Amino acid sequence: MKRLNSQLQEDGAPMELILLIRTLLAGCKEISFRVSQGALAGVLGSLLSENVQGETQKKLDVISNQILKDILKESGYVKAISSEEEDDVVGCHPEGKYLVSFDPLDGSSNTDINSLIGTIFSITHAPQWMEPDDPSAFLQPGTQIVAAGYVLYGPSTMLAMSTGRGTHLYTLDKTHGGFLLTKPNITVPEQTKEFAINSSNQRHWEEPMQKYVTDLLLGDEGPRGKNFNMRWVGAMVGDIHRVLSRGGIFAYPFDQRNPKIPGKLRLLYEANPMSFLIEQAGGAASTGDTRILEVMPREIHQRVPVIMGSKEEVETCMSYYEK
Ligand SMILES: O=P(O)(O)OC[C@H]1O[C@](O)(COP(=O)(O)O)[C@@H](O)[C@@H]1O
Ligand SMILES: [Mg+2]
Ligand SMILES: [Mg+2]
Repeated sequence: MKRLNSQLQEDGAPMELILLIRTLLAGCKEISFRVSQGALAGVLGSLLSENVQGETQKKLDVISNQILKDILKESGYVKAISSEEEDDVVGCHPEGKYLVSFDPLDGSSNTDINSLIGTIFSITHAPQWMEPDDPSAFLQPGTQIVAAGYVLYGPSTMLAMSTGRGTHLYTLDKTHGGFLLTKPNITVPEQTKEFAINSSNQRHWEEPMQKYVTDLLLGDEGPRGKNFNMRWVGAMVGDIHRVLSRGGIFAYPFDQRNPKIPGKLRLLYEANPMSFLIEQAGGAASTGDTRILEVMPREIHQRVPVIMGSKEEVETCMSYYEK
């Protein structure tokens, strides 16, 4: 089976980017081990602290964040980091060529129930002009991403990654420690019968989303003329892995509870990297009124509504917004 390195070289990734990705994945392998130790290592449960998002931090959120920060800082490839768990940008190496944004542990509410969690990351070029701790350098649209992916800490530890030449799935060979290519050039089926949304928020959605989901639930007795299935993992990384693997539509839409926070998911750490992977696999990713990868970030912790997955199903969902 092909090793990660050779696929990255085949896809034309420059050597320094390959070395950065290998460094980042070494951090993810350490996270995978800590996660698998669970209660044995006393890493479960919450801390008293809150992150900049106003969310109570899990011990594993902070541990994962520290592992990635340390390994990337000392690599020399990274000029600065932005993290879901860091209030501000973390300056690294003044000569670093890349910026890395990450959600160190996605699916935090799953950590204490031994359910799917993962790490999501995206990499862009570091502008020459930037000072290492200058947040404005991160305010680039997702179209500027040079590499993005996630590591899913599940029954097997899997990596989904793209450097702009298709989305490939790799499986961690825990006997030798390498990520081996197990599904090259994955494609998201254009149609689907499966949707993922947290329906408990239904009363807070905008009317087009309420109508779209109502019609999904009506199945073959309604205007869609076919039955649908529903899944909700509680971790974006798990839901998107399913969508990449067999199709589907995933949505965390605009929520009227707090118009200042247009959605729960973060543009830099979740929406952009996942949109990059989905689009590279032939899917679509929208905020409900614009392509996610074209959103110009205003600040590093910006949140956006997210609707992504099977191209035709996303288009059908968008058609409800145009009515
Ligand atoms: O608990 P809810 O409201 O269903 O939200 C689940 C969503 O929240 C998240 O867990 C947010 O990510 P974090 O766990 O990294 O904060 C997503 O992974 C997931 O899709
Ligand atoms: Mg997350
Ligand atoms: Mg997180």
